[in-house]
Formats: sequence, C-alpha cells, structure tokens
Amino acid sequence: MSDETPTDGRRTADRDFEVDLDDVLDDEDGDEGLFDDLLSGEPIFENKEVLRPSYTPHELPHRKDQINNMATILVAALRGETPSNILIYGKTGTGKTASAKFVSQELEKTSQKYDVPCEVEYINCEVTDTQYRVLAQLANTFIEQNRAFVDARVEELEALRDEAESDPAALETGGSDDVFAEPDEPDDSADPDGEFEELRKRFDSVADIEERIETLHEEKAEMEQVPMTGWPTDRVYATFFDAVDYVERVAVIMLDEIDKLVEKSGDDTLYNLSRMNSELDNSRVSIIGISNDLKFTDFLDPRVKSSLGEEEIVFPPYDANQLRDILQHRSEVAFKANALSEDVLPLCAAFAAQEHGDARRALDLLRTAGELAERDQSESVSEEHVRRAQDKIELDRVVEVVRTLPTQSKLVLYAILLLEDNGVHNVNTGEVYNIYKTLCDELDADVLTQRRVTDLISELDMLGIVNAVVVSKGRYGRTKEISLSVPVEETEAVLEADSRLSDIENVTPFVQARFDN
Ligand SMILES: Nc1ncnc2c1ncn2[C@@H]1O[C@H](COP(=O)(O)OP(=O)(O)OP(=O)(O)O)[C@@H](O)[C@H]1O
Repeated sequence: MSDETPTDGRRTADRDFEVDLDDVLDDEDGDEGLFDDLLSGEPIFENKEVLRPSYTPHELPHRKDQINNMATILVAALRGETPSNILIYGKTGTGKTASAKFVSQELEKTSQKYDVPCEVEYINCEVTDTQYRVLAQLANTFIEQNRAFVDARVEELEALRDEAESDPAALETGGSDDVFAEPDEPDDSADPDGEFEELRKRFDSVADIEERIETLHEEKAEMEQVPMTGWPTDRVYATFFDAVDYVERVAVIMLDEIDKLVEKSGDDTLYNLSRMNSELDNSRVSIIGISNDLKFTDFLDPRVKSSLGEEEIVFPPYDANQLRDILQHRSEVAFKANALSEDVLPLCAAFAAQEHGDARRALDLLRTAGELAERDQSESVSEEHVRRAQDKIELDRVVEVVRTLPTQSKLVLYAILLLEDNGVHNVNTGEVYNIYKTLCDELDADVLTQRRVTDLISELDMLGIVNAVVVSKGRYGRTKEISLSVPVEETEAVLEADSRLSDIENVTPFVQARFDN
C-alpha cells in the first residue's frame, strides 16, 4: 500500500507570506533580496507537514478500541486464514482512514517479519470510482508484484544453474518433478542461508533448470498490464483474478469512500470481490470498506451486504477534550517550543467539536492559525489567529461550494443576492423567481419552472448558503422566507467570476427597475 510519510525540512518553501513587491524593488542598496525579509522573522513552525492531511501519524489517541478491534480480525491473515470482511463507519474526520492505514502498515510489517505473504492494497474510491478502474488498478498492482516475484525466482535459478554447470553434483538426484514456483509453492526466497537447499532437490539437471527459467520468462511475458480504458470488464476481472491467484497470499483490499463507488457504479465490484474466495486456489481476498455514509448499505444487494458487513466497526465523533489531546500530540512536533499561547489548542478543539468532532477540521484550524501568525510575523499563535482562521476556512468553504454550483443554481442564488443587495430581505419564492426569470432572459438560458426553482432553493439551504424558513401568514397561508447565509461581497465576486454569468451587464439598475414596477 502507498505510505504517505511527512517530509521534513521544507519549512521555508511552505511559507505563504504576502510580499510587498514595491518595498523590495525600492530597496536601492540592493542588499535585501525578495526573500530576506521573510526569512528574518522567527519561524513558528518546526515541521508544518505534520499538520497536513497527507501525514499518517504514528500515534492515534482515542482510537485504541477501534484499532485493536481491526487487528483482532486481521490477525487471521498472519495465520494464513481469510480475515472476515470489515465495514468501517464514522463521520468525516473521525480517524477512519488514519487508523485503517496504521493497522495495515503494522500488518504488512509483521507479515514480513514472519515471512507470511500478506499485502494490503489501498484504493480511494472517490478517485477510482468505477468497477473497471478498481479492478484495473488492483490487477496492475498484483501484476507488478508478480513480475518482481518472477524476476527474483529467475535470478535464483540462474545462480543455481551456474553452480550446477561448474559442479553437476550440486544437484541432488531423485528430487520431485515438481516445477519450482508453481503458484502453490511457498516463497522460500527469504531464506538466504538455505543456499538453494530446496531448489537443488527439485532439479535433476541443468536442462531442467533452463526449462523452468524459460517457463517463467513466458509467464512473465503474458502478464499484461490492464490499460486504463478499453477492455471488456470480464477480461479485466479475469486478469485481476489470475494476478491475485498467481502466488499464495492473503490480499486485504481496502476501499476507502466505498459509498462513492456504489453511488457511481452500483455494487457489481463488491459482488465480484466478495464471492471470489470460493474460486481462488492459492490466494485469499478480504475487504475493508470505509464509509462516512451510514446508509449506503441500504442500496446493496442483500448477499453483498451480509458478506461485506461480516464485522462492523464504528468510529464515533471526537469530543472537545479528545480533539485537544490529538492536537496536543501533533503540535508538539509541528510547532517551535512556546509558539502557541495557552488558549489556542482548546479553542481549535472547541470549534472543531461544534462541527461534528472532526479532527481534520481541528488540524486545519491549527495550521491556518499558525500560517496567519507567521504572515503577521508574530512570535506566537494567539486566540485571535484561531478566530481569523475559523473565518477564513469557513469563507474558503463557501467560495468553493458556490464556485462549483451548477449554472441554474448560481442564477437562483444570484437572484437572491441581488434582492438582498437592493435592500430586500427575507424574500419569498415568487420574488426570487421573478428576478431569476429576468436573469435567464438576459442570458438566453432555459427558464425552469417555479417548482424546480423551489427545489434548488432547498438545495442551497441544505448547503448552508441560504436560509429558507417557512413562516405562517395567517389566513394568507404559509410562505418561505429566504435570506442569504453567506457574505454578500465574496459570494457576488465568485458568481461574477463565472464566465456565463458575467454576460449580465449592469444588473443593479435592471433589478431596481423591477422594484419600481
Ligand atoms: N486519533 C487521532 N490522532 C491523531 N490524528 C488523527 C486522529 N484521528 C484523526 N486524525 C487526523 O485527522 C485527519 C482526518 O482523519 P482521517 O482521514 O483518518 O478521517 P476519516 O474518518 O477517514 O475522514 P473521511 O471520512 O473524511 O475520509 C487526518 O489528518 C488524521 O491524521
């Protein structure tokens, strides 16, 4: 599996200061370069990488139970048995991926120590989200390993052949005809002191060895990598199947964000993976699925559901105290001594606990607060930096959500924004719809029905961009009052940066005219 480890010593390259170019260019004596000013401040970070999401921590406070639970299930792999499949649930940032990767690393380490063939393959299904891609990625990984396995075998056999050529008595006669490195042969390469002891017994002559080397070369030539598109799925599956079964091993396949795979391409992949053990001769496959959507198994075929959920492990959200512990551990490595004022960690933990106990959010807050302090050239990170970091992260989130909205939702949002901009607050759907229609006319865009626009407003409400509350108007019935929940100026800037919306010219007088009517 891929291991993302931190890289030390990149502190200065990571800095994100704003530089006043005029000051630099005005520097007449020319001694001070562009970066001198920035380097002169006392650094706050010792190793900022430790706070990044890509860092896999060696210690995971408050996840002992879940980690032990996983290890108890997976230890079967080290005994050559098939571990039960595991489903891991929990909200975002509760340490599911970090814990699962930690356990995998330990599993692989121990399997090497005891020379038990066991591998963990990690796939992020948000990125690799179709059956084809998942199977192709797995097939190619195993093919790579098989090729390396064959190379190692050939190297040993060539050494044995050379030895036998100079001393034919080196080969013990009467050995079995069994062809070495048939798939069900155990891997004895990790026995350097055995000096071909086993091998010698298996070959009667140099010609035998040559023949086996030839066969291995042929097998390797047939190990064709799966292209990223183009093959029928059956062929990809067959290639993956052969690749995983080429040698004896337990393969643990970790599917992170497994719900995204099911959402995008159904449960065929899981169906195929979960029933393949009955057909494999040499290897065993076990699946770890990780999801933050507790409901995704409702959409699975019942057979897949029961096979996948043989064991379930839940990761509850962290509370503020637990988040503080996590931050404490990381901050000791991430920051210089005394770089954090007393309130910083409790405040980051409290903010993140309000957000559903998300450790990622807590770490982001702490890193951003540190960056803001660094930018201010402060000597330490203060409570105020944390508050500013909280605003910045929230704003970044809003900007990203608005930027990636579909055009029709952007038009509805723009209509609400223009109304607010013109002093009309708590508008109703009809008012929004009128402005929306006029915007569509201006842009020559399709006009959706009012009912559909009402749905889009509800979606914006769920995303936290607008607030839509149903209010009673007495005998006039009930209506929705809609208001913006995000800052007007920034939202307007993001909307106007969209090339399709920037065609709307001079909107304010045009909206004003509608109110005058
Ligand atoms: N107990 C912990 N100790 C130290 N760091 C932690 C702990 N739990 C989570 N983290 C850190 O928080 C961040 C998010 O964790 P992780 O990616 O494991 O969450 P997740 O539950 O898989 O979230 P998602 O569902 O969004 O993928 C990572 O940087 C991880 O290192």
